[in-house]
Amino acid sequence: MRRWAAFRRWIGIDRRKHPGQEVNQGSSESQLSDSSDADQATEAERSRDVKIYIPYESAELCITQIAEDMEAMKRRHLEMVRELEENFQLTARENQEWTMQKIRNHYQSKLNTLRRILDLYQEKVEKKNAAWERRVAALTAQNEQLLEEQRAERRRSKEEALQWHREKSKMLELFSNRLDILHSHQASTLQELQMARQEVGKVQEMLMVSSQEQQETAEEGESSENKGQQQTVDCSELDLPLEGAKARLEELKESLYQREREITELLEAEKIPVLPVPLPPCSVLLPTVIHKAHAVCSAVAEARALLDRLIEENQAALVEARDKLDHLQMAKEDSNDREDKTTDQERSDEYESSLSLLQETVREYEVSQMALDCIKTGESPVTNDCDAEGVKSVGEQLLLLQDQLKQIKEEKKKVIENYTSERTLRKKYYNMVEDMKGKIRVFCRIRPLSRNEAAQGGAVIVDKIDDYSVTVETPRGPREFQFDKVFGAEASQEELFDDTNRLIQSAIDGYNVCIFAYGQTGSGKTFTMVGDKEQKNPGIMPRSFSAIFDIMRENSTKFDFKVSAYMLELYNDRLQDLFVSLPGEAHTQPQSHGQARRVEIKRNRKGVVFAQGAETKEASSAQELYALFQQACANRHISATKMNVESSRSHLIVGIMVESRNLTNGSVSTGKLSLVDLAGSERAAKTGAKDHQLKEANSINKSLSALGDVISALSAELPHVPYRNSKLTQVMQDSLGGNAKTLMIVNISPSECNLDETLTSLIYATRVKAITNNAQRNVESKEIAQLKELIMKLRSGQTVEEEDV
Ligand SMILES: Nc1ncnc2c1ncn2[C@@H]1O[C@H](COP(=O)(O)OP(=O)(O)OP(=O)(O)O)[C@@H](O)[C@H]1O
Repeated sequence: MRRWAAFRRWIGIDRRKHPGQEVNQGSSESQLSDSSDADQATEAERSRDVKIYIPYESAELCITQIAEDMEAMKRRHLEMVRELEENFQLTARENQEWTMQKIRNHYQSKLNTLRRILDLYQEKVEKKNAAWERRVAALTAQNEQLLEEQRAERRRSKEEALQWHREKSKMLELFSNRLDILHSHQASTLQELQMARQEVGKVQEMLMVSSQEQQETAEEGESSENKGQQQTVDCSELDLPLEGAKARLEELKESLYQREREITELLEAEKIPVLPVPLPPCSVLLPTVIHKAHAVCSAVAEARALLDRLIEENQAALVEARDKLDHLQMAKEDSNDREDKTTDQERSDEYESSLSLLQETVREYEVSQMALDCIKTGESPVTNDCDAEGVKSVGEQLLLLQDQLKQIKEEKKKVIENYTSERTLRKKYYNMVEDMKGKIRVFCRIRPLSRNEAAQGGAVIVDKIDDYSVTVETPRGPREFQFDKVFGAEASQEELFDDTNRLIQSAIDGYNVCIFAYGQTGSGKTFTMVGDKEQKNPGIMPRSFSAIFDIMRENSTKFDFKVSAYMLELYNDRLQDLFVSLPGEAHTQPQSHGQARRVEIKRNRKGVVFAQGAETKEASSAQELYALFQQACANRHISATKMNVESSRSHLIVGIMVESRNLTNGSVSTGKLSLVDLAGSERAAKTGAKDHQLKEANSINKSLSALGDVISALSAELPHVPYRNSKLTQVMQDSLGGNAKTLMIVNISPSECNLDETLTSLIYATRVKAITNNAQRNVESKEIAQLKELIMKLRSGQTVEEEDV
């Protein structure tokens, strides 16, 4: 209304005064005033006084004019709006550039500081490395020396043991000979004793007969004197057998003495130590001999009597010898006091030799005494004399050697422990430095021998030396490979995941992370990434799902998280969205999502790969994410081959995006965790692939060979990397030589039957280790995040409020 009044004023019409002359009146806003209501009132008063009359044609003209003016005004207005918009966009862009510049400068300075720190750190680590290397070399040398000493000690002990063995055999032989002699002597003595007894009996009979005859003769003695002469003759005749008997008795006595001497000699020989043999077996043999001699003495009364007599005689001889020795010693002392220096030496020598002889004799009697006592009592002697000293000293030596050996072993153990801990520490720091540099981490996992391989009789040729090294027995000798970690056949899924967990945190922190399994068919990639069929041993994928949500829960007071995922399969060089099941495919899928869209791999400005055309689903819990995963797995291409009853015939790619908004400063970071279970490389002849399986195998091998080319180019630092040769390499572009933190798990079989494939996989993995990535956090400040939101709104045609800007 205000505008209409102004128009009327402008053309000078007062319709209220001329109601019959009503015309189509236009309005113009060129003269729109911003005057107040009071001004308008005075203006209205004035216009009421001015009376202008215009003809209809003029009014029409005027209105046309006004219409044109309005049209021009409208154009002008639109131009102004456009100008304003352009200005706004320019300012926004300038603002953005300025902010970006500031951020860039800020991060550049941070990067420089970090680089300086890294250089310093590297320098320190290198110094430490050098020190450690020196220490390890010294320890190795010491270890070598100790080993050498140990070997020498072992040789010596072996030789001594051999020597002891020889001596023992000799002694055994000696003792058994002596025992044989003793037995035969005892047998003959017994025989002779029996004969002697018979003879004595005969002699006694003869004596009895002769005494009877003597008695009869004495009774008849007094009968006649004439017969006297005759009697004397008879008596002398009667004495003859008595004389014979006496002679025979003497003979027997002599023979008995002879036997006695022989036995004494034998015993003497027994008691003389043949050799001062320092042998422990003596202590075993001696009691046996004594026991046997004691048994003989107990069984044969004569031998017992003989032994008693021998003991008495020996004691007497011993006392006599000791007396003589005492006298000689006293005499020597006396002569020492009396003799002059010249004759002293001769005398002293004489005394010395006599003394040593006597000492020897005393000693012999003592030993005899001991032996005889032992035979009598049947108890073994206490080995504390000089014969036993040898044994004792050898025993002591043996103990000493054992002690030394124990000590050496302990030292060796310590050295090895030190060496291992130093090596582990060194590797840890090395890993940290490599991690900082952005090197791709490579783990090696050896799976257990499968039933098939065991049935084929293939030997185990792969061995984990330590946590970082693995050797493969090849026909040309063992080949060693080094990795960031080696997991043996006994390693559990938990152990493997413990070393992987760090990367899940990185994905939540806004990094682009990729974990992928590589290896020949049946080497355990799916087991490592997904787990077994029953999920009794879940692999990295299901464990990651839980870990993501666990970490999110822990940080829920500081961040606001959003998790979404896409799951793809690269089958026969065609990317397929696993959330969509294709009609006509062999597998069935509980939830069908209709016709599949074309999925293409694209990269955003930061080089992060994303799947255009693939459905991305949000998940609010680990269970939900796992359910999505199961849904995807049901759509995967799996079939049985000769090498694996459940062989993956495609590459599985699971992408999990984690967006986190910092509740304190509003910054937003977006991390991506890519989990890839590659299909295994295979030889058609080995797997028995035919028809469509052969086509699958060809496609798998083609894509893996393209992956190999990319790895070779990256490790050789070639200027051109052939990422575009295969869809697989496009998918993995940001993980190999890109901006991701990457972990490769190379799975191998331990069996000899797969030697070639194992070597190829390990060589590939070694090459991958050389590749350096440039991982960067995908984080935006609050302002950038807001500006992006604004642009999105404007693009989608939404209105933008002033306070939004
Ligand atoms: N570390 C392990 N411990 C126990 N069993 C294992 C291990 N690794 C693999 N296996 C078993 O070996 C068989 C083959 O493993 P898997 O299917 O994971 O091989 P793959 O490399 O994925 O093969 P493909 O490339 O043909 O799919 C499976 O039965 C699996 O359970």
